[in-house]
Amino acid sequence: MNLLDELRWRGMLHDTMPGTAEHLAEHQPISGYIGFDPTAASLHIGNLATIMLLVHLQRSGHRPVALVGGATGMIGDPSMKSSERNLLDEETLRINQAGIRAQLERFLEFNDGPTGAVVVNNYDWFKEFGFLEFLRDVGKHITVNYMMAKDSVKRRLGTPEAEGEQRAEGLSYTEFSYQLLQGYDFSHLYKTLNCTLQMGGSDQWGNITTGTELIRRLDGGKAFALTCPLVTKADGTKFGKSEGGNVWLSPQMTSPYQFYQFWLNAADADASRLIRVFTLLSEAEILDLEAQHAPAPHQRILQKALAKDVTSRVHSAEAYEAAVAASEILFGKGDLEDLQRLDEATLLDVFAGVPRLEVPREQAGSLLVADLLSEATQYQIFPSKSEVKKMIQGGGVSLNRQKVAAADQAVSELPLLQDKYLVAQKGKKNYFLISLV
Ligand SMILES: N[C@@H](Cc1ccc(O)cc1)C(=O)O
Repeated sequence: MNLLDELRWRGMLHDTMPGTAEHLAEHQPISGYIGFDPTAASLHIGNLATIMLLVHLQRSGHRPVALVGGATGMIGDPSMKSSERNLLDEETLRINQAGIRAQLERFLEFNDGPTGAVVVNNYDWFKEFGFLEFLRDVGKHITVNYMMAKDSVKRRLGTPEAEGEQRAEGLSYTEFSYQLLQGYDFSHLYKTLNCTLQMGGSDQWGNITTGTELIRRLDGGKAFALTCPLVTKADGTKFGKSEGGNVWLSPQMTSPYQFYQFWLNAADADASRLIRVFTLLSEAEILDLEAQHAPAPHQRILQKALAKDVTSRVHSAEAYEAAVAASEILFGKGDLEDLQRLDEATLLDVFAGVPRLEVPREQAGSLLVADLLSEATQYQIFPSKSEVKKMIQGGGVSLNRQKVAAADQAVSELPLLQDKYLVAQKGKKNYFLISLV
């Protein structure tokens, strides 16, 4: 299937520049690029939607070029942002760009053929570009009037006399110049890699068209553009955030377990759109899943397929299996060994919603199980020490998934998780996490 048709049925096509479809059809392969600024150490799932554009470009027989914005990241894109951002220091930028480059490489295929992916960094061509040279060779071709007319900067320019929401924050000369840098990138890639297409989220349209304009003026060439819609949620809240903030692609910043849970918890109203954008499942496969999902939404068939596909691709098949196993622990599955397999971050994620009790290590060492558990009265899980004893005798208490046999067992004899934690369970569903501090 050609790229535009593929993107269209997936709901991933927002805007295309006239002539883009013909250009893609006539020239096989073309090179198309998307830029990613190193504003954080990792990309997040908002970026994943645009990464998928590159993946589809490659699958439809073209060459994907991923650009790491080592230079543009030093400036900060004002597109659709309501306020001026702080500059990142160079050390942070260099760390971030290495991380992002490695992530981008995971999603694309590299080979010597005509569709093999390319990764570039715009710092490489900007680092030696002098200011005067830039003003004379690039800035001279674009009017301020043209730059100010972009939706992406308009809201920051606003009218200074306006009040409240309408009041413009203003825009530094630095951020205002951003579109020229991105525009120049496109013209540079046009010249050096014969790159004739730039893609991105719909907020990038203004910057992309500055590029096609520069290509026309500087190189007398013609280049094309396509954007995808920003992913939204049916309930109007921002897509891509969980309680802990952004959902990152780095397993150090968002554990594969949390990542998996994020997709699993997608609303029914969003799942159909998300599975089209974030997985490579075919239309027939998705329609089939939807048909299974509709009569039994509580089984979350769509969400499970979505979570499986995305977690396996972003992390790995093993990470996906581990996330499923961890998810089942709260539903009563798994034994001591399964608990021991969880790394500390995942253990804390799994039991994130569970009451937490901190007990000084020296004190715990001399306690009996019944004493330790009666410490938990503040959570009113065990109303009294005698209640603890009674429940233990009835076989209703377990620690780290092992039934507590006797109330006078010494805490020091219990196996700790990560040398620090005990998962206590009263009956089937009441958990709490004891950590020795
Ligand atoms: N401006 C883009 C990133 C980008 C940077 C340089 C480019 O040449 C292209 C795109 C963004 O913020 O998402």
